[in-house]
Amino acid sequence: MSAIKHSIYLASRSARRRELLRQIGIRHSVLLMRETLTRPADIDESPLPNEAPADYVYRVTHAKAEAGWLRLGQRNLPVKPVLAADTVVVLDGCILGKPRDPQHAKTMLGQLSGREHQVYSAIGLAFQQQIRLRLSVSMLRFREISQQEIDAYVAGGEIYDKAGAYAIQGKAAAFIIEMSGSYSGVVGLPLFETAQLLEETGIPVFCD
Ligand SMILES: Cc1cn([C@H]2C[C@H](O)[C@@H](COP(=O)(O)OP(=O)(O)OP(=O)(O)O)O2)c(=O)[nH]c1=O
Repeated sequence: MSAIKHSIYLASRSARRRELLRQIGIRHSVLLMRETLTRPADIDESPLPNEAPADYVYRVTHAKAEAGWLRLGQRNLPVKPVLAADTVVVLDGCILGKPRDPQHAKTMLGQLSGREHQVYSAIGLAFQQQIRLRLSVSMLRFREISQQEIDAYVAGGEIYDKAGAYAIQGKAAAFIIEMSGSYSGVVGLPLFETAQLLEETGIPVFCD
């Protein structure tokens, strides 16, 4: 069956997730979830007390995928699988989400300096009353970063909308001594796991 016949919705505002999905040739349209006026599908992304990182990303991803699926019905859109994802940085078991402001970003980068941390990226695919979830966990080690470098990095503007206040796909690559796991997972959409979920749902990544 031709790939043209298969397409999905991506329930995400992230241009990077769109780009990653394009990389493996998956036709998709973006399902915008967070209208500024009504915000009906807005999801509470605050971690619960003592919530483990894996539980957190699974919970938020499930909520994003479910909200996307419900949105199809509300808008009478054609039924297709809905893909959603969530990414956090984890340092000493604590979740670092997106920085609130430049000062918060500086604090996060200071905490990551010279240390090892993990990036947890969950994905969820909602289709026909079922939401399948997968998790990718990567390990990264940063070199020591001076205060001057942190200030310059934050002023460069890459921090916004990035878990842990850094972008591996940007200048922060120069901080990373080593990494194991999934590069695409760190950027926000683990492609190995995404391809697995799609194939399980009948959407082949490799086809004639
Ligand atoms: C660590 C890291 C994170 N990130 C990004 C991936 C995610 O988009 C973002 C974490 O925020 P998320 O809440 O996972 O996603 P989002 O709000 O950007 O988009 P959505 O609409 O799908 O909820 O951080 C990078 O781009 N590069 C990195 O190196």
